[in-house]
Amino acid sequence: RPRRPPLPPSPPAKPFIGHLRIAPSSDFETFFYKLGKAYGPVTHLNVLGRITVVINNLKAAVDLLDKRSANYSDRAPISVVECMGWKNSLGFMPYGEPFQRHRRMFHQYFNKEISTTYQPIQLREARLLAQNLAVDPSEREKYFKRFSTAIVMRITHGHEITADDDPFVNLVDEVGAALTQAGRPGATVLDFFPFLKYMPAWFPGTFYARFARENVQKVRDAYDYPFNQVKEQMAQGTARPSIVATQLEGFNNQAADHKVSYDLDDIKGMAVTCYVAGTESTSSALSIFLLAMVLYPQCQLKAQEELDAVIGRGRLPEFSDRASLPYLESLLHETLRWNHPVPTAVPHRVLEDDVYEGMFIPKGSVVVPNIRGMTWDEDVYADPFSFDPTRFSPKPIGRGEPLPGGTWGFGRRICPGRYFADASLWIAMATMLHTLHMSKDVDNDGKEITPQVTFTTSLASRPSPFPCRIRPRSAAMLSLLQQADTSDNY
Ligand code: HEM
Repeated sequence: RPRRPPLPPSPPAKPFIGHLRIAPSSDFETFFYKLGKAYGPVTHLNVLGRITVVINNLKAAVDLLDKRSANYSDRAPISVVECMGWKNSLGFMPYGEPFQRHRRMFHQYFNKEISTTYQPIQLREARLLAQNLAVDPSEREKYFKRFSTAIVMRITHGHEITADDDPFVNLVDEVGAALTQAGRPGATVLDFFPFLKYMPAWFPGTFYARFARENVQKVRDAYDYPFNQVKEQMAQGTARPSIVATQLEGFNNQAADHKVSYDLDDIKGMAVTCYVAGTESTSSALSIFLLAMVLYPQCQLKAQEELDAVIGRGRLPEFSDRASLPYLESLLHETLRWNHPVPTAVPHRVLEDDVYEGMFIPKGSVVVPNIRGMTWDEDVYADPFSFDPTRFSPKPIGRGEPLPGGTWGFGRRICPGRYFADASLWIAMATMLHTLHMSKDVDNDGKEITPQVTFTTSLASRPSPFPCRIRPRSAAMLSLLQQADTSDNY
């Protein structure tokens, strides 16, 4: 038999446990980034015989995950998530027919063209966000979350958030928090030793199984409660247009024709997936944007000068202004490059043995496209840790560096919400920049406090709490903002 090529490079491993001792429990993106620096753009880790391949440069990610997508689009099962009762959720689905069905459903509602029809909702919520930030900046994280959740809920269930203690928001928050604590895909003790699921709580190593059982009800509520509300509203004739309402109508028509291509669990699963995939990622990106604006006031000023020149100070930004604001466009790209909100993306899994540039990638390996490593690649980006939107401008104005690739993932798993998410980010950034001044806070002696660039990573990565000041750019801008039309005209 021909000799098998070697696995990709890796740090020294111990017998049997492999790299178990060096695998971190948090801040994976930095660990993976350093791994790439030390051992090359494609490396591997072996934990108890399970292989994880870590990719830190864009070329290798494109070669494997885009060009060989049919082989690299599986997902590793996450035992904790399954035990919690997650089902029919695209992000976790293995490659196969249900995956394709759900991709089609996402495409139907979030393709490039349809995504533009959601702009009235995004515009309205961006204005509400800026209004809230102008009045009560101390609650900014809450408002970022509310912005991203409100948009998704309006589209998926026709639900409008009007109060702070909205039951939908609380549900999403709770299941989101449970998911973030569920461990790495395919890498918790439960994935290695599935029998632990059946052991009593006192048995050593059963933490994840117990945790999963404790969250079953929350997950069930997140699937059922919003769905049942729409069903009831449809029966009463009060339902607003929404994805769930359209899907339910389609299902009822199909059932009448005996041609059912999706069922009620598919509808519920898709809606819940929109929340978990779309809210934390978007609000984290806005938090990262705020941190960049506080640390790089010259970039903020340049964007505001561009907005003033194109829009003037007599009105607020609209989507139709986008093509006329190239600096703002670069600023959005630079936000995703500087510190990506989903820095390790979602790991893929390889279906069949493969060989890449003389390295063997065994069937079943988990493949992590470490976006952090790609956007901080010093061979591509000079001074990658500093925030500089002009890096993408052609020379001699800028450095002529490429826009970051892979920020929405890869191949057949690429983020299906990318057009919609990009529009949410753009209108929120444009509105905040046009109406607000974001700056460093000062201490008791009047000295500016420079925030640290540190992150908390769960499913998404967001800046650790940092001090800053947010004020309206002027009294006139505040009144423009407060008089803005924020009626729900979707
Ligand atoms: C700033 C916001 C967002 C960012 C940065 C982002 C980024 C990503 C990334 C990197 C992936 C992994 C792709 C891969 O596996 O290669 C992903 C997957 C996914 N995203 Fe997004 N996303 C965002 C917002 C959204 C929104 C708003 C939605 C839905 C409305 C959404 C739905 C999904 C879904 C369903 C998946 C899983 C796809 C699959 O497994 O086939 N995302 N996203």
